[in-house]
Amino acid sequence: MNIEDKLKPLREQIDALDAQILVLLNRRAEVAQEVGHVKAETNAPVFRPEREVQVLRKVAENNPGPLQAGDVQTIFREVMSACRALEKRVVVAYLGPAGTFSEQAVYQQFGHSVEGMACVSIDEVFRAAEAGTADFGVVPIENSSEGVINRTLDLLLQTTLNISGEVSMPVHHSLMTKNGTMDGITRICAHSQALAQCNAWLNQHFPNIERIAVASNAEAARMARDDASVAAIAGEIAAQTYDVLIVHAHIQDDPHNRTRFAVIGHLQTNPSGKDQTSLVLSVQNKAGAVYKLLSPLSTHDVSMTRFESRPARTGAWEYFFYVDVEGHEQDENVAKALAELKQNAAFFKLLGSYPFSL
Ligand SMILES: O=C(O)C(=O)C[C@]1(C(=O)O)C=C[C@@H](O)C=C1
Repeated sequence: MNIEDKLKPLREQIDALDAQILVLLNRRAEVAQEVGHVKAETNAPVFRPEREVQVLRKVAENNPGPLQAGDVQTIFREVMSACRALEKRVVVAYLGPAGTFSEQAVYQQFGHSVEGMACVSIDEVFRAAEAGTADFGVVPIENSSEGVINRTLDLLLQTTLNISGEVSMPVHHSLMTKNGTMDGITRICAHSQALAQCNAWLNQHFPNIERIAVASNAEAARMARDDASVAAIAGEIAAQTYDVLIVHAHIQDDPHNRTRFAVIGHLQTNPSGKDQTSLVLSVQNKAGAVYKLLSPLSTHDVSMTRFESRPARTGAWEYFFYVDVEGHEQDENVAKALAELKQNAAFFKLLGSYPFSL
């Protein structure tokens, strides 16, 4: 038997299964449309991050294989995204231009059936979500190699928005050029953070090529497309968006480099069963004050997962503390701890409770 004869019956099986999957997908979509009608009656929110994360956790748990759990989640994320778009196409603002890791984070959270709105700055993302031009915003909050994104932390302090979700994403940088080689390259362009994250690799491989910091990695990829003497450092999505070729993939010094993004919006996310809560606090500048301030967490058995301080810029050595704790503000122990924290603190702002990133 030749190969085509062997493949034929197997492909017929795949065709029959695809036909069944198609019917089931559309049945699911019809139910989602009904959900949409129910929600429309009371103007209830269409995007429900806690429900989506529960669906994704369940498919990973129930997955019999041989498909990988992560791949099954990717497929179901897109299925939910398409179903959600039948209810309403959600608009999400992000730090542009197209091709940045922020855009990738939007798709990781919302799937591809979403309308991305590229903004010129983090401030603009907050404004779009506050004004309702976008339903949500996605902003970088922290990078595992470079630390926190100060502008995001400052804006979280002032905004009326909540953190409705988070996305934690591996950040892999690639070196890319117009024709896929380093011949004739005189400049390597990237955002300053990307240059910093690839510093040792660049020193080893291209110590003599000038490095230039530009507004974003996507901007660098666009420059590489238009100028054969420029190489860019950016993510793979930028290479696709700007039609340039990858010369070296995964050149970041830390192979575990990750960025955490916050999903900001007017939505207060319900408990999903595995959540965290973010808040900002400050205390009077006195010995032992921070220790005392945080004591309600241990009293009520609430684990702190993150503690970050930022100068309050009053000139008096005062600080804002950005604290993440495990649990949802509606959980009894978390609610009690938060109430006591609020009493002790000179400043207290709840940023939101939301599911841990998958
Ligand atoms: O369960 C809902 O509330 C739905 O709208 C359905 C659905 C889904 O496709 O499963 C779609 C959008 C929501 O964000 C959550 C889930």
